[in-house]
Amino acid sequence: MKTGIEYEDSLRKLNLQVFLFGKKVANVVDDPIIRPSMNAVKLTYELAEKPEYEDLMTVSSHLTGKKINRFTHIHQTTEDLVKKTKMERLLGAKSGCCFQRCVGMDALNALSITTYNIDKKYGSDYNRRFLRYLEYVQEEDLVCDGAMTDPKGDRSLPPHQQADPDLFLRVVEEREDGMVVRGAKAHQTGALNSHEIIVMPTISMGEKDKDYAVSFALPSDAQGITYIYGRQSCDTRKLEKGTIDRGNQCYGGHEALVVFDDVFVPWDRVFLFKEFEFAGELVENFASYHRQSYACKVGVGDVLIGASQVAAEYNGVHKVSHIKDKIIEMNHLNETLFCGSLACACEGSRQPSGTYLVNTLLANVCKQNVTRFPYEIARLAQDIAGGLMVTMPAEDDFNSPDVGHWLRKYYAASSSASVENRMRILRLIENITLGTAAVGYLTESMHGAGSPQAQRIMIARQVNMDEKKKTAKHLCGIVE
Ligand SMILES: Cc1cc2nc3c(=O)[nH]c(=O)nc-3n(C[C@H](O)[C@H](O)[C@H](O)COP(=O)(O)OP(=O)(O)OC[C@H]3O[C@@H](n4cnc5c(N)ncnc54)[C@H](O)[C@@H]3O)c2cc1C
Repeated sequence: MKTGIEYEDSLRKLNLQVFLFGKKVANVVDDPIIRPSMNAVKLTYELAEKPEYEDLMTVSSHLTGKKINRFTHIHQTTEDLVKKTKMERLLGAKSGCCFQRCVGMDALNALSITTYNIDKKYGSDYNRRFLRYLEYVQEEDLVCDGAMTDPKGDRSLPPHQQADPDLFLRVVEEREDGMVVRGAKAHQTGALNSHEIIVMPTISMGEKDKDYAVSFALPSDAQGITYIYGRQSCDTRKLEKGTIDRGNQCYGGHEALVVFDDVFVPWDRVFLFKEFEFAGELVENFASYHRQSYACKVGVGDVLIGASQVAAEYNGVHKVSHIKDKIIEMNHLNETLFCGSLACACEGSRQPSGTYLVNTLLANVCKQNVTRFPYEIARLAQDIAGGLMVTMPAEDDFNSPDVGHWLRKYYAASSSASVENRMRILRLIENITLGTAAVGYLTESMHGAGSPQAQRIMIARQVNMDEKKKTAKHLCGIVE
């Protein structure tokens, strides 16, 4: 296993082609806009080094028996799935943002199931290839980007009918030693902090789309891959001299558009090649694991609830009944999210490959709640915080010899709090509900792992409606 420092050093050896604000980034690891997101991924290594988190953060590999980071593990029991949920909450709470490493873990687990199932049907070699790749990921303790979402163009059209055929990533050339792919993957979480990029199709596909039914893994700095960094609200505060206005001192998340400009993939890294009927299975299994992974938002919710309580105390309103009730409601919503992630883990089941998959109905219910509850928790946090959270002057004004004394005079609240601490806690609430971390806490809750409608379709498909009707008819004496 790598230490946090070794992880950081390993990123320095990558030769990533990254663009930010229209310019190529020379030093990705130390760029002040990008750096906080690296710090958050680094936490997944640092916590694994600590004895108190060993049980959650590490596990024995089912391939080699060696101790590995849980983010590279294939779940062997429902207990593994439960520990995954708890690990994600822990990391959400420690970072207060998206720590980016779950998406690769979810891709690895989904591929462990689907490669096995394809081989069963076709007698192919995908699962052996995949397990060899997995062993490499575990041995080197790598971060993988799970790249599913294509740009998708006109959403009403399947891949092969798009005006530009590259709007879904596809195979453009087949060679003896491998294939060449072209296209892009959008919104890629943690892409610049990843050693590997694991590509999967984004939707179920028919025969006419078989050139798009492809899954593979590449080193993140493979020839022909370009990253274009996604902006976040308030991101340039990270370039400012002070640290208070950032809200979160150390951590953040990031997404990027990843362009594949005729990139070569050797066959031993290809895990799905035109078996279009397995695209849907891979998407659904990945999505289910990833919908469980939104336990991370419970951890960020813990931070936001804590911050709201502190803000209430600083304002002197923490004993007021409606504030106490709002804090209870925030906790109720947050723990309900935790229940959903735990429930789909506890109800997981063994797949033919031996991998444990979450209960997919409950994983979809979990994620559907995630598309709503963080917004309500954020609304209540803003209610409790008061308007100062969005009208507060800059840190430089508080330090100004001309006006700083006015701000310290007029922004004083309860005697238990200094004005500076009041600023800090309000900036943290701003960061999570409106600033850089709101990307992860709110919009990612909405669209990450699929927009709300995607879960509703899965819920409708998976509930046993016949059984429900039968039960109702039986109770009221309907005999047909
Ligand atoms: C912060 C963040 C992080 C992310 N991280 C990753 C990642 O690491 N890896 C990854 O692969 N993806 C990632 N995603 C992508 C995520 O899975 C997609 O955002 C999601 O699947 C929705 O796709 P879209 O953004 O293209 O939305 P759109 O497809 O533009 O959807 C917008 C709306 O249109 C509706 N809609 C779209 N198509 C149809 C249709 N055919 N019929 C009916 N309604 C439709 C949707 O339901 C939604 O309401 C991330 C997204 C975000 C916001």
